[in-house]
Amino acid sequence: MDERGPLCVGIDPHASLLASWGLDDDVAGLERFSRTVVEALADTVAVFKPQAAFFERFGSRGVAVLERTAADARAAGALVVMDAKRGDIGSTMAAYAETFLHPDSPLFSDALTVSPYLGYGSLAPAVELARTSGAGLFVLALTSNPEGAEVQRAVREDGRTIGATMLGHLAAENAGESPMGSFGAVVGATLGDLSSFDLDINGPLLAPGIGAQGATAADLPRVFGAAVRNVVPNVSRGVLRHGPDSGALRGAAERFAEEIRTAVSG
Ligand SMILES: O=c1ccn([C@@H]2O[C@H](COP(=O)(O)O)[C@@H](O)[C@H]2O)c(=O)[nH]1
Repeated sequence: MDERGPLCVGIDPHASLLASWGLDDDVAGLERFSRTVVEALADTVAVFKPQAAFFERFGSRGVAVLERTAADARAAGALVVMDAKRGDIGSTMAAYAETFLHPDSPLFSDALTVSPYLGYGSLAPAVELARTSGAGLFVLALTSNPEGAEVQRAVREDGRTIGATMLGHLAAENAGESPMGSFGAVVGATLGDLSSFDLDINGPLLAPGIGAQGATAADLPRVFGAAVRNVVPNVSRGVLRHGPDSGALRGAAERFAEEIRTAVSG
């Protein structure tokens, strides 16, 4: 992030994007789409976030494309956050962790998105393996969609919201780490003023919602306050809609990166 800026470009091969790129909605189209994004941007953006759902819908051959996409992006020097949003009881969570966080796995990624809504403690196997592998997690804390509030803003008996509780768990995981720990939170850029939450978790804040969901880079300081320095803003469709031309993809990513730089430094 220091070298390249914090922009995270999502690799979300929606059927509608494949169509607008002139590609078929099949495995060959998926492969061409993903390869084009990685080749166009892997030397400039800090982070890619492949959305596993769009690969899994093609079955095992789609997952094979996902493996190659993650490996190619990492080989080109970018970080990969696998957006698979896994979460289950601890014993099953251990298998998900092996899949995405074990360095020998074909789907190894620098970080994985996980859902804590079976209880934060159920994520323990993933926390443990991430620590061993030098990888990270992004835990869904305050998601960008309006429906998320029903769960994440629910208030516990002790008066804390569920979202704030998750942020508290992450701050504890990252305590004492410098420059920051590897246990991040997903916090939507769409959420407006979040000053009632303590976002100072000493870890990265993955912020989806810029572009297609209506948030802008200029919103970041208002949403995140002083924690804006740890934000990894994600843009997926806002960049991808400019393809398939590589120059246009690069131009779109550069514009978002510049807007983010201006917003964060201003
Ligand atoms: O709270 C969340 C968590 C994850 N996402 C994911 O991020 C991208 C956003 O795509 P855009 O095209 O930029 O809207 C997508 O993969 C979501 O599944 C999120 O939007 N909000």
